[in-house]
Amino acid sequence: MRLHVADHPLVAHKLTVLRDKNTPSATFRLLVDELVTLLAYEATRHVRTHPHDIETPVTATTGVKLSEPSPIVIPILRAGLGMLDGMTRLLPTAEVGFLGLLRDETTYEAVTYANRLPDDLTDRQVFLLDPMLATGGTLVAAIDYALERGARDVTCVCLLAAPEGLEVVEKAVGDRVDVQVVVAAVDERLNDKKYIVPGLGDAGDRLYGIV
Ligand SMILES: O=P(O)(O)OC[C@H]1O[C@H](OP(=O)(O)OP(=O)(O)O)[C@H](O)[C@@H]1O
Ligand SMILES: O=c1cc[nH]c(=O)[nH]1
Ligand SMILES: [Mg+2]
Repeated sequence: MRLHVADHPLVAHKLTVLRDKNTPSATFRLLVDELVTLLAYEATRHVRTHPHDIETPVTATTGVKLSEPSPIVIPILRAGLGMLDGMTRLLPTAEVGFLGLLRDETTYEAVTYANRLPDDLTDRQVFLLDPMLATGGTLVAAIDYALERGARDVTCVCLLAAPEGLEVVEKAVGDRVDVQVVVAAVDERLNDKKYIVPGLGDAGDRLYGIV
């Protein structure tokens, strides 16, 4: 597993407003969208392209185009949905798959309630979106869905990660494949309820309200 932590004053500033418990949902949604755009720049550094000939008003030249098969972006519902628009804005040719995973708050195991992924992800570059990487159980389950469909190039885009969760993902993935994790920050630890500290609380609730 390769870890990339965004190191940028704009990311740090937006993250601070996001963490603030007094930030309302509307602002929270806007900030998540903006942060994803900044993280997507790093996360897509290795997106596949091929040479493409064009003519400028001045001369013929060769640029690049995003390659086929197109990348697939997979938000992990609910909270990952808040990251989808920001990601597809930068990756306009991407297709979108959906995974609904809910962390059981007594066992901390991820429970799948929705799966709308293609059966075959061979040769596809996969981008998993979830703002919170806490125990890592949810992300490992999502990575497994991608790997069992043949994906070998998986990038996870998260806002906050706990060191404990990163270790779990690292152990689960091992040397099996090239998994990259791009995060805005690695926080201190998990608390006794397995929430990220200092964190930002429950990302899904802050985006969409308590259900
Ligand atoms: O690393 P883990 O310990 O597995 O926890 C992280 C998961 O918990 C949150 O989702 P939640 O289960 O609250 O669902 P929601 O997005 O619908 O709120 C978060 O968005 C991750 O998916
Ligand atoms: O801190 C946490 C941990 C799990 N899920 C969240 O939304 N936040
Ligand atoms: Mg939640």
